[in-house]
Amino acid sequence: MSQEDAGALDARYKQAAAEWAVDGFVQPGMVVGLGTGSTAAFAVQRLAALRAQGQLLDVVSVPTSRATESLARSLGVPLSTLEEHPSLDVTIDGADEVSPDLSLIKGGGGALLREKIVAQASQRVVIVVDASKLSPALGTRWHVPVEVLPFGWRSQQRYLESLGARVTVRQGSDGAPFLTDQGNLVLDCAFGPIDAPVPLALRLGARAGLVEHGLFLGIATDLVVAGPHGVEHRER
Ligand SMILES: O=C(CO)[C@H](O)[C@H](O)COP(=O)(O)O
Repeated sequence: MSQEDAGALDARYKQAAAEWAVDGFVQPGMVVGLGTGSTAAFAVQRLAALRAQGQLLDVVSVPTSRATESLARSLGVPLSTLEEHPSLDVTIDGADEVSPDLSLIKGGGGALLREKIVAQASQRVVIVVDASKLSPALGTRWHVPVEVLPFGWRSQQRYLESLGARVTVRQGSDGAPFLTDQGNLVLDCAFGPIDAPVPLALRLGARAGLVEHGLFLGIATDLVVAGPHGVEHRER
């Protein structure tokens, strides 16, 4: 199969997972967190399509990034904020890597901070992925994105290297350093397979200047994964 065909197939699986999650988890009157990335975008499109059919008209959504906010707005999906709705019913978001216990690496789109804030405010966190995102151990197929303040970022790079990471400063499409919605840098940290994610997360969380990391442990409640064998739902 050509790379192009494989990409189109992955997109079909992403769409199937996202639509299954919206249909299965979003009920009238709910407040819904909208994730970031190409899979989460299919969920936003599904919400818009259901609205066009006169369904879920009283659902309001909280976006996890400016990109998702502008997509939702362009499709007429009503938006709100965490200030107005500090507790959400459900969030539907993608992930870069998912381990068997539903631990995640997120932040491929650089939205990890808002994604984690919105997820932690949600009663249910439904992760939608194509089957290529499944992995035996976090770090096997993806790096851990770490959002850092520009102030003193090189000392964060040293710190991350001292924890065993190969660190790359994320670049934007223009070749300049990528900046998050908060104006921070992202350091992509290749650790290789991570035997003990919890101690690593604690060390990352304890460091001043390190704003957030892409290890999402104990946060996902549900996984919807689509692949050649159809759509599967797992609960943690
Ligand atoms: O964490 C994310 C953005 O910060 C995304 O959910 C993750 O990168 C998956 O993206 P995609 O659905 O495009 O594969």
